[in-house]
Amino acid sequence: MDCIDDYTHKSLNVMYFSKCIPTKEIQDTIKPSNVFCDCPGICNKESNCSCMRHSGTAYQFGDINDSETYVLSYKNKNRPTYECNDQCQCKNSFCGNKLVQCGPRKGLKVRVCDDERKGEGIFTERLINSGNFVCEYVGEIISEKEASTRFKINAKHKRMNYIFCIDEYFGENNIKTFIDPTVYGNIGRYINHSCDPNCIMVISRIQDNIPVLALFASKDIEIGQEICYDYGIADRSEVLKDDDVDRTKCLCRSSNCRGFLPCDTRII
Ligand SMILES: C[S@@+](CC[C@H](N)C(=O)[O-])C[C@H]1O[C@@H](n2cnc3c(N)ncnc32)[C@H](O)[C@@H]1O
Repeated sequence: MDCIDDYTHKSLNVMYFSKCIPTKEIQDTIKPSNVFCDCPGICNKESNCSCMRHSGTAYQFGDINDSETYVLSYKNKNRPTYECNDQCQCKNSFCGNKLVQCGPRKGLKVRVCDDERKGEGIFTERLINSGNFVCEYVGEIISEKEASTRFKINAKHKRMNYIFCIDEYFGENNIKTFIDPTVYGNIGRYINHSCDPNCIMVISRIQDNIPVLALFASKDIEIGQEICYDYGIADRSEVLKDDDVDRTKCLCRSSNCRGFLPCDTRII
């Protein structure tokens, strides 16, 4: 299934990639997904689609061929989303269980925020309904050591941080995946933080064992509004004291603003 993504970055220092690129040390850990289906056509309960059975979510849609009509619904919040992939019988068609792999939503615009100290952000030119897919968070997949090094260099030079840590538990095993779109990334790298967000990040698995980070609207988003999610996890975000000089002042302007950007202690 082709991903349709025709955005380009304005900055010549950033290269557009529509899918994550693992660095060399990560490449050896990639295994093709062991979840795939043999549904003859549309994947649903009747076809007993094994991808859908594994998935913690399901997509509801108005038109199966129009990814913009898809809406996410949860079956089990503790499980990732498993989309049908290239190993499935349905690989070349819209089957009702492919969305994140189809590329970002249309009508997303990157521009400098009203408060220029925030830098650029993503704004929507079309109404987005709660549950609609917005875009993937694409970047380099790097090791924990590399993430920590890059994070410290960014902090030292007071540069913006783009590194995102996905923290997953498989029984006793804790696996962390680090995505860095600083230099190689898609439109997702421009999404700012808000303490009163309109989107959430959902972990999705598609072609292999590397998690894909997908942004979905958690409420209806009106034309002209900024797309944002909460960079923190509530119980981790207040780890550092408010008067810590190294923390970035939050400019989200929401009534419940916590004052500072959440500090991801999993990267430090
Ligand atoms: C992933 S980048 C977001 C895109 C960035 N604004 C740009 O111009 O490329 C994250 C950085 O944006 C800035 N940022 C994001 N949300 C912010 C907020 N609510 N208040 C202040 N700065 C914010 C911070 O500098 C943060 O390190």
